[in-house]
Amino acid sequence: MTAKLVLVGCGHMGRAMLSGWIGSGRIAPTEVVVVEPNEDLRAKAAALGCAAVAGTEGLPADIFPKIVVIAVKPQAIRDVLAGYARFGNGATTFVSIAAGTSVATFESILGEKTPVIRCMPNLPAAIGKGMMVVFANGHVSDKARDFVAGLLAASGEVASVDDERLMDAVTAVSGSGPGYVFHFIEALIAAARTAGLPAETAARLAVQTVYGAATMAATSSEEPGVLRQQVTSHKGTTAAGLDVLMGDEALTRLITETVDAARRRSIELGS
Ligand SMILES: NC(=O)C1=CN([C@@H]2O[C@H](COP(=O)(O)OP(=O)(O)OC[C@H]3O[C@@H](n4cnc5c(N)ncnc54)[C@H](O)[C@@H]3O)[C@@H](O)[C@H]2O)C=CC1
Ligand SMILES: O=C(O)[C@@H]1CCC=N1
Repeated sequence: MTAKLVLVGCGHMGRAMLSGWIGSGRIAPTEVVVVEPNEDLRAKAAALGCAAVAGTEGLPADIFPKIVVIAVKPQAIRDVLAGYARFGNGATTFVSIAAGTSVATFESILGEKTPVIRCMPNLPAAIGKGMMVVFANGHVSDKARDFVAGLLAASGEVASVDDERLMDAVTAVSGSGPGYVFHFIEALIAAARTAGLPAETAARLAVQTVYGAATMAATSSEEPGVLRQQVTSHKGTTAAGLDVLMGDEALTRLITETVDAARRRSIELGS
């Protein structure tokens, strides 16, 4: 069977990436088989034009995929992987987006010569604005690495690390990061409401402000600290607000604790 790619798990992140790959034309839907036990999610994969099956028993007996993408929860990985051991130690490259789960875990279940790429994406991949960070073991061929990098580029920016241990920090910063930013938006909306703005206006102002500031930080040649200073008039309103946020490094300390808690959880999930 000619399927190039098997996607195992078509939940939030799996689907976000799949729609980018197909939308960009980097892979044809007919080259993808999705394995997903949830019927509604299988229907969404089918709507993208992909074959969708409920479990490994639904895969064609003669399938020999180039890539198997594992997009299930880390807690399920060990059980799920066993079903794909027949593709291990060979020409199939496994790509895992699971938090914490090490390359060694994949090698121990699939065979120590299995090509494995760990990738930490983030949810904005759904709109082509993701941040994907990869780490590959020594069995991944240049051809497979290039193919996967091309696919990932459809979902946003791609970076790599040479030291697998850094994947826990990556997970805590860019993997979980959209969650922190969404919460910041929630907090700004709540504060806007407290300050008297109607709900719709509060949401509009908060979202557009974060969008505009993030876009400016991404496109400007100035550091974020310089941009912050450009907003801050001497003895003005921003200075009064930042006195609260930056006093005693309040936000920096909170974010450092936040990232550290997420990094430690990533390590726990991998053990
Ligand atoms: N949600 C996010 O923002 C990010 C998630 N990740 C990683 O992506 C992975 C998936 O996370 P989400 O998409 O958020 O979870 P999710 O729960 O939305 O998706 C997981 C999917 O796996 C399916 N599944 C369960 N058992 C299966 C099996 N035996 N075979 C095939 N599919 C099976 C579930 O039905 C579900 O649809 C996790 O390992 C997570 O660490 C990584 C970066 C960001
Ligand atoms: O919360 C999680 O564990 C996953 C990994 C990074 C984002 N979501």
